[in-house]
Amino acid sequence: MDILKSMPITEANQMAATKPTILVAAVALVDDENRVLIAQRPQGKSMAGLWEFPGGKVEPGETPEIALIRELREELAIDVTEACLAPFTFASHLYEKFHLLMPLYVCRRWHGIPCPAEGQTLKWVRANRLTEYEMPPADIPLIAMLRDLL
Ligand SMILES: Nc1nc2c([nH]c(=O)n2[C@H]2C[C@H](O)[C@@H](COP(=O)(O)OP(=O)(O)OP(=O)(O)O)O2)c(=O)[nH]1
Ligand SMILES: [Mg+2]
Repeated sequence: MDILKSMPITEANQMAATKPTILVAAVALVDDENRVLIAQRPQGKSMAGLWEFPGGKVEPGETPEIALIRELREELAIDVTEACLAPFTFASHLYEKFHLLMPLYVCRRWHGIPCPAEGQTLKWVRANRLTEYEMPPADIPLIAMLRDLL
C-alpha cells in the first residue's frame, strides 16, 4: 500500500480508517555469534512460507512484553524475562485487510533451546544475510535496522 504514502493525509487516512489495527509483538533473538533467529510460517497460516521474527498477536489484557513471553513459550519453548526484552524499533504497515503495528524487541538472553514447537522451520541467520529470506512486507525496513545494529 505504498500508494498511500504519496496521498494527501486525509485521503490516505480515510482508506486506512476502514481497517483495524492489529498489534503484534515480535523479537529478534540474537545468539553469541550475532545471528538472528527467523521462523518460516507454516502452511495453512496467512503468509505461509515467508520468514518472520518470532512473536504473535497481543491479546486483550496483555502488554506486548507479556504477549511475547507467552508466544516464545508456545512457539519456541523458551523462557524469556521481561528485563531481557529490549525495545528496538517497530513496523507500521498497511496490509490489504488490516494495519499492522509491530514493536520489535531484541533479546540476547533466554532459558532453553529454541525449537520449532508449532511446525515452523527455524534458522539462525546473520543480519547481512536476512535479505536472502523472503519476509513479510512489513519486515523489510526492519532488516536494514538490524543490520546497522548488529
Ligand atoms: N510474528 C510475526 N508476525 C508478523 C511479522 N511480520 C508480519 O507482517 N507479521 C504479521 C503476520 C500476521 O498477520 C501477524 C501475526 O499473526 P500470527 O497469525 O502469527 O499471530 P499468532 O502468532 O498470535 O498466531 P495465531 O495464534 O493467531 O495463529 O503479523 C513478523 O516478523 N513476525
Ligand atoms: Mg506467531
